Amino acid sequence: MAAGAAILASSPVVQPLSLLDLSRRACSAPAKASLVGFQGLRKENAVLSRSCGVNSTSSSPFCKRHSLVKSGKDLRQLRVEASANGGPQSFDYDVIIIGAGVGGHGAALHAVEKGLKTAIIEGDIVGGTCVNRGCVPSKALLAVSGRMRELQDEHHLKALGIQVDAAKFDRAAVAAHADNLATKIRGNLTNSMKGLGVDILIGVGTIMAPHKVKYGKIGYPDKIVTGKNIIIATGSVPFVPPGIEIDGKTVFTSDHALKLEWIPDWLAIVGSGYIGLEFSDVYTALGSEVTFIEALDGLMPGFDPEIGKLAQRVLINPRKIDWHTGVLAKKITPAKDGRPVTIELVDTKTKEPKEVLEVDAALIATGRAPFTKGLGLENVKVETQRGFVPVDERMRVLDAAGNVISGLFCIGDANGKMMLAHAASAQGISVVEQIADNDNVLNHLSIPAACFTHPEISMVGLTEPQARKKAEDEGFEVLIAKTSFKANTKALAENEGEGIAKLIYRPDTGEILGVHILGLHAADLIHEASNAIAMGTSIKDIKFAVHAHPTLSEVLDELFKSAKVGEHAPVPVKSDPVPV
Ligand SMILES: Cc1cc2nc3c(=O)[nH]c(=O)nc-3n(C[C@H](O)[C@H](O)[C@H](O)COP(=O)(O)OP(=O)(O)OC[C@H]3O[C@@H](n4cnc5c(N)ncnc54)[C@H](O)[C@@H]3O)c2cc1C
Ligand SMILES: NC(=O)c1ccc[n+]([C@@H]2O[C@H](COP(=O)([O-])OP(=O)(O)OC[C@H]3O[C@@H](n4cnc5c(N)ncnc54)[C@H](O)[C@@H]3O)[C@@H](O)[C@H]2O)c1
Repeated sequence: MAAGAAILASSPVVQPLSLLDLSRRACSAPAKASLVGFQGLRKENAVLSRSCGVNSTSSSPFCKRHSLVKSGKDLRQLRVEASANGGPQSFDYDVIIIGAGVGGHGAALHAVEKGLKTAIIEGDIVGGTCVNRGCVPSKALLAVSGRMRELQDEHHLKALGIQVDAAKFDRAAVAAHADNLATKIRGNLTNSMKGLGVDILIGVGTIMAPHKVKYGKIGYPDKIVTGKNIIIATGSVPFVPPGIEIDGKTVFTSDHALKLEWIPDWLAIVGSGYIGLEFSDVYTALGSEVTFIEALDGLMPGFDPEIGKLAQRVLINPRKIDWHTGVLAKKITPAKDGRPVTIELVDTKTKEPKEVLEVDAALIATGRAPFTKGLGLENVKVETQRGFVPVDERMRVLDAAGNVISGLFCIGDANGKMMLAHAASAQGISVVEQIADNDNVLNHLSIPAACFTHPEISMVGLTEPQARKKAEDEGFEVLIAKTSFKANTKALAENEGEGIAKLIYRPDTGEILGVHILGLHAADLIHEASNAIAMGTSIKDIKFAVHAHPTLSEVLDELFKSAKVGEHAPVPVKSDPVPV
């Protein structure tokens, strides 16, 4: 993520168009114009339809005029008196959330739990990126790729004594599995909010003034609602570097790839971050050959370098994958009239032309751009930073002068702190705690991340270079402990002994600085470490926790037990240089 952000920083960011503008364009002249919908926006961001398009499977509220707002409800009845010391002002809601993605959903549920009158405004479909175009459908595809991979691995099956005929798959049925799962989870999210009494207001939200939001559906007059607190949770869209032309068929983003409309023989994946890596797992399991194009000097630059190297050995080298690193995809032209997709590569540092690749398709996985335009931030004097909403450590929005704007928060991808679904939700919960008068600062170093390849990669806290830098700056010692899946009974029983767990820690205090895992079910295993960091548990204590045998969790048990805490002479704390 950090690496992607660095590239983003140096690239002229293609800003998303206003959602509002597009929704207007989309549905004001129904049928045909509705095809434009989010597509207009996506074109600007090189993304195709997610709401009203021909290929869309969604029932876009923009186009169907289908509202979840409780009809006829008089907002005046909902007015919320300001808190005792809040003066005479009254508001329709305690909390208005703009954007019903995972972040908005997490905030809404917690707000209701805290007894706050809550509304959520959604301009497209409930669930946002994660549910409709991200975590959920991608994990459905990865579930298939995992099984295909296993069933195609004769050597692995033979070791277990299993014989199967050649595994086959039905592309359309795989795609339907992903789509059905998204629909189901979207329904769950919607029902959970409705069931708890969150008002779901359909339309694009624009902040008009402090505490005041306009939202509207095409063809209906705009409505105004007021909130004592407003939480921006408008998420992100795929970032497509300039020079790359998206046609949605041969040059596409994750939004299209998830639909699995075809399986190219040769797929170039631009960017070897989370999206690139997960889709390489999917497409190679389904028969594609993949070429990675990565701007930085090595593949998977966002990971701990040692884990990145192992990932290359396990997830890249044995598969039909090759790569070009240190190069930028400067220009990509979709396939047309029998010509293949062409990709012009230049050296990242010198910008000298390198070579031209011809492939069947290209997946652009070069990061995500915040979705904040058209939100009316200028009405509250907020200046975005490359589109991201500036916030402090409590997710309070800062104005152009760097001052906190009272009652305005931003969570999730739109603030760019950590572009993960559970981070968005955790930030939402943290904000609601503050609204409920419980000060809360979320420790982002305790938030785990996982890449759902086969095997999985997971991590929490600092990478080794980050930890060593911090140690040097602050004057403490860092040690590394490692355990292997090869010594774990459960992993060996599964014939899945490939993998390691790595602990980065302070021997003087037993503080866990980072944990990185590559191996079977790494995404589930990481939580023992992330919870320990969140709770401030020292290795001194966690090493006595008991783990069931035989389980994969013993990989972490051994990891903590192998740490050498308190066995080293304390390192003197670096003092500030003494002025001469
Ligand atoms: C392919 C892919 C796979 C991913 N896999 C994972 C994963 O496995 N695990 C993980 O943690 N993360 C994953 N992510 C990242 C994750 O999807 C995002 O971090 C997460 O969705 C961010 O949540 P959010 O609530 O901030 O924004 P979003 O989910 O983007 O939701 C924002 C919502 O706001 C709405 N909106 C925007 N503007 C307005 C407006 N003005 N008015 C009203 N509504 C508006 C949008 O329509 C949208 O519904 C993945 C992402 C992708 C693309
Ligand atoms: N399992 C998960 O949690 C998961 C899965 C998918 C996505 N996500 C989230 O979605 C976000 C976006 O994922 P992503 O993989 O697109 O971004 P990323 O930031 O993880 O990786 C982008 C990669 O593209 C490279 N890059 C950027 N511009 C380039 C160019 N012009 N040419 C070649 N390479 C270029 C970067 O160096 C980087 O390695 C991430 O922040 C991630 O947190 C999470």
